[in-house]
Amino acid sequence: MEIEKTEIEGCFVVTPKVFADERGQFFESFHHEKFKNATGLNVSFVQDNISVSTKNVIRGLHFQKGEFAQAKLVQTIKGKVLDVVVDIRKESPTFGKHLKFTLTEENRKQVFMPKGIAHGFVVLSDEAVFSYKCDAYYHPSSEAGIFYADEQLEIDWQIDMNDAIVSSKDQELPTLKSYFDAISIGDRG
Ligand SMILES: Cc1cn([C@H]2C[C@H](O)[C@@H](COP(=O)(O)OP(=O)(O)O[C@H]3O[C@H](C)C(=O)[C@H](O)[C@H]3O)O2)c(=O)[nH]c1=O
Repeated sequence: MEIEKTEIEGCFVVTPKVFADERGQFFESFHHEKFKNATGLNVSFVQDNISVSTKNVIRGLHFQKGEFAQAKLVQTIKGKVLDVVVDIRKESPTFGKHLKFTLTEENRKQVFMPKGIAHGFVVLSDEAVFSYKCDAYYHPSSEAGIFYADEQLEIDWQIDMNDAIVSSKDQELPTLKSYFDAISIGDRG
């Protein structure tokens, strides 16, 4: 397993060792002790998710708020996706910064993101099976998100945006600025 730090604190690129032979491949998709030794993080995943999407689907940018915030380890089981993480931790020196990673069934690369990251991806292959481990349970009332086409984030999704397939829920998400403006108004009561 190779683990690389990224420009966003707490985000890592994980590359499992793939054992290929005449039958195909084997790789450890997660190993608690190796991950802890490489990152110093004692993660405890409680939920695995899988989504299946067709080409040009954009899912995100999602996160869960408060005590149900989720750290995630994401990977592409089949196909090719462009994975996007956005740092939404107000106190972070990289607040508002995004990183993009091409995750494919060929490179087997994974991304670990800590709590406080908005996550999304776009499918670049005809179909993608996407899997991720979460360290907190799905909690619908804690769900939140940022608009994928937020002009201030300047995310290049690497597709013709006229072809993007996005849920109505995601199309109505606030921009990063609107999201935090609403919070500060709420804080003033
Ligand atoms: C996330 C989730 C959803 N659901 C149900 C709720 C909906 O009826 C249905 C589809 O949910 P949603 O449209 O939110 O699925 P995605 O758009 O793929 O959401 C995910 O996409 C981005 C990329 C993420 O990183 C998040 O983990 C996750 O929000 O599955 C569940 O039952 N459990 C869950 O953990």
